[in-house]
Amino acid sequence: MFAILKLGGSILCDKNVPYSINWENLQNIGIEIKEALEYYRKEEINLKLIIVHGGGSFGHPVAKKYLKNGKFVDMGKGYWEIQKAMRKFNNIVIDELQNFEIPVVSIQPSSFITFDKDLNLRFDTNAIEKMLEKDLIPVIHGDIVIDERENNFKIFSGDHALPHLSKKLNPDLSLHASDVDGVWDTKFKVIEKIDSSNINKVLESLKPSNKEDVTGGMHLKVMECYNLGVKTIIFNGSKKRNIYNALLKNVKGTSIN
Ligand SMILES: Nc1ncnc2c1ncn2[C@@H]1O[C@H](COP(=O)(O)OP(=O)(O)OP(=O)(O)O)[C@@H](O)[C@H]1O
Ligand SMILES: C=C(C)CCOP(=O)(O)O
Repeated sequence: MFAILKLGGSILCDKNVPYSINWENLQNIGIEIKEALEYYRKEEINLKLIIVHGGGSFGHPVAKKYLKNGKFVDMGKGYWEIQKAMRKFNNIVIDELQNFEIPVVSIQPSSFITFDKDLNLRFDTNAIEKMLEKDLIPVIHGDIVIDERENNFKIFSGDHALPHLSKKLNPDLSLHASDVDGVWDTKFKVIEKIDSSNINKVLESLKPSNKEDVTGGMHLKVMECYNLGVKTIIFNGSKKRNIYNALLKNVKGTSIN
């Protein structure tokens, strides 16, 4: 069994309170990932897992400081400041999951991932694939990266990472844990399935995140997965047992594709 699980920043933090951590959620996520690993071990099924997390209350406020009219400025200082914020956040997530004896290791995008001149990702996944072979659990996070167009920089979102890795590595499960039960329609009813038959209608309901957010909120999440043709489930990761149930292919939310 191979799963890629994004932990949205909105369940790990209060995105409106800089550098805040939602410790109750993070600890519960550790408990439930550990339980899922145990379940598969008892079933003699090897669960390979990649974890993605967003910028939460660390990356977004710092990135916002260096964004002027949609362009990054003063990046001689800003690149490191954003890296530093995300390293701090990633260290907290990794250390907490390690406390549950989950073999998580860190992947820092700002040191090797770029967007090329056509805004396609240059993202070598060899090291990640070799970590999976050694039963390690890579944890990759949203980060600042080089945009190869003229003097540019760009946020590499967890909402880029999840669909890109899913497209390339073809997991059994591509899961997005956010702080809502799924993607709402214009009447705030959860849409069960998003595909070519309803994507234009769905677009009407994709509003910006209601929290501090410099990437694309729900719009980026949905459209990256939809455009790459990646089958993903968006579910509420702040509801107890949902992380465990999702890893056992048993969670309700919005299916894309
Ligand atoms: N149609 C929609 N359905 C559901 N949520 C929506 C919709 N439109 C906007 N939202 C907002 O998007 C938010 C989830 O996006 P957000 O980017 O904040 O989550 P996240 O993935 O946890 O964060 P991050 O991207 O930092 O990891 C919801 O809390 C909600 O406020
Ligand atoms: C803001 C930064 C540095 C990362 C954003 O990642 P996301 O929260 O997954 O969109």
